[in-house]
Amino acid sequence: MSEGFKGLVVYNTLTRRKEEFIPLDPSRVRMYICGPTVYDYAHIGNARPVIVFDVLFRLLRHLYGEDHVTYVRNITDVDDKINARALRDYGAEIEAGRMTLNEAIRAVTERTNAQFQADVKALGCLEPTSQPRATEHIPQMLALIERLIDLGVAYVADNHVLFSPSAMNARRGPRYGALSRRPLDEMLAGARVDVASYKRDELDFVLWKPSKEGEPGWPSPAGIPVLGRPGWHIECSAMSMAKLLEPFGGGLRCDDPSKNMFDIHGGGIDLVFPHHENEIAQSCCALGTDQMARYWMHNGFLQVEGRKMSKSEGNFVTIHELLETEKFGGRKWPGEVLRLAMLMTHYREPIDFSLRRLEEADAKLSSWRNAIIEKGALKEGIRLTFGEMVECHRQCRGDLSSEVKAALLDDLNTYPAIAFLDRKRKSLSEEDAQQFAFDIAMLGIDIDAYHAWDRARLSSIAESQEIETLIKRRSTYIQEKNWAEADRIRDLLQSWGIQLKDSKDPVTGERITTWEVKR
Ligand SMILES: Nc1ncnc2c1ncn2[C@@H]1O[C@H](COP(=O)(O)OP(=O)(O)OP(=O)(O)O)[C@@H](O)[C@H]1O
Ligand SMILES: [Zn+2]
Repeated sequence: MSEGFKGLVVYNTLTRRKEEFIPLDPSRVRMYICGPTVYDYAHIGNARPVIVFDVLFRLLRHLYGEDHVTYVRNITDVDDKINARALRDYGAEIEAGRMTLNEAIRAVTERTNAQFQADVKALGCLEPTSQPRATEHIPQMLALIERLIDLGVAYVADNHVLFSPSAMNARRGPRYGALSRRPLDEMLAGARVDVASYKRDELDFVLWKPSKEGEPGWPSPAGIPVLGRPGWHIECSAMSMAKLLEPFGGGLRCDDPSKNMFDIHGGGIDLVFPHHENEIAQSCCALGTDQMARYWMHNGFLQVEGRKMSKSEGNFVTIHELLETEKFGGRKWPGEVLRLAMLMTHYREPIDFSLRRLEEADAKLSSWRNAIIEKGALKEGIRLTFGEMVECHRQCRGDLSSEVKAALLDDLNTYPAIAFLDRKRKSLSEEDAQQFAFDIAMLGIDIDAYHAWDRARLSSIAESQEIETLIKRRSTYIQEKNWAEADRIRDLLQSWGIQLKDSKDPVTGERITTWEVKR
């Protein structure tokens, strides 16, 4: 057995198989996840990869040690969508000469990034080891582009630099299309959307393009006489190189190609083609490797009524709206509930995002919290908080329970881990409580935070309409003889400490439901 193998098995999109995870260097496990393009609020679909790979980050830190895992998630802060947003939001200021376009772009990216960081923190995500920005890695992009031109796999046309997949395939080494395994005609159909006259071949993609007057621009490579800016794909090749290949090849040192790759590269399944395919093409050619990363992991879509949640479909709800407004389901949702709702399905499966799912997650968390409050561990007669229990277990060098560990090691199979925790809480004892807390913490769920949120909510809920709305929904279910749903709402309210009492109106014989706060 290899020194680095800790029992973790992951599904690799590259091979379409589950494989043992063996890091190239067990003292430095390296993971790169494509991060957000910061021009607008992130929606809850965008949160899925952030949460999924945060669980993986936590698990890797547990297996290899906190200081031995490097997790890079980039911030794309050069993009046409950002420019368009800056013009939309600050057009008047720019027109009046009070702001330059570049200042407006900076304002959009700063504001959006700050919101994104706050959102994902509320969802319980740890900060990655590093969050490089595209605008701070232009020299690395230029170095990669120059090298690709020298190698003959990229060319200059009409002040653009384009990468040529067919030139790549004419060389020895990896072939274009190996990750997505798409037939050529399908790739062409995708590429045809933006066929430009300067392309030699329809599949060629942009590495660098000229900037218009006033747009952000940097001195171009290959003697192109105008300012320009990078294409999206080259940004990730440059940032992963800068952050993960040091000290071997951060400066494009190709003397030992086997060192110019890293362990895990991930993102949503929609990134496989063209984004990840193009990243591989650029990085492998420039660095002289067969692989850019050993394991490619992709999460499935979060969907609404069978369709991918996306900005272009207009079927999205933002993380911010879920946390801070009553837009979805007439109430606010704590980050812990959103997170658990996401992890109740295996990361590669699609999720249908629904009110029902959030309520189910809320009821689960509430029952775990109640078990911890009632049966939690004691120290000198005083109940420990959730955080204290997790810390005690950690300090005693406690591991995960064998059930949760086995589930997570099997390609991050969170669903059976959650089912196990559900069974466990029913018979929780004081002795098990620290283990139980530690297992929950590995999913990135903070029961103390959830509890504080829930207490605050309970004190305001008594004045709100929400309970009445739920009681009305329950009455409708009772009329429809949908007992399962009616009971679910009763149990949900009970989990909040609200007791329902049914009686009959003595005159009309109609059912009357009243409620009181028990906890
Ligand atoms: N509905 C979804 N379910 C799961 N992951 C998603 C979903 N939508 C986007 N992602 C992922 O979120 C990350 C950020 O994606 P990206 O920056 O392309 O979002 P976007 O283009 O703003 O979103 P949209 O698809 O709504 O236009 C990527 O890893 C992408 O795969
Ligand atoms: Zn990327």
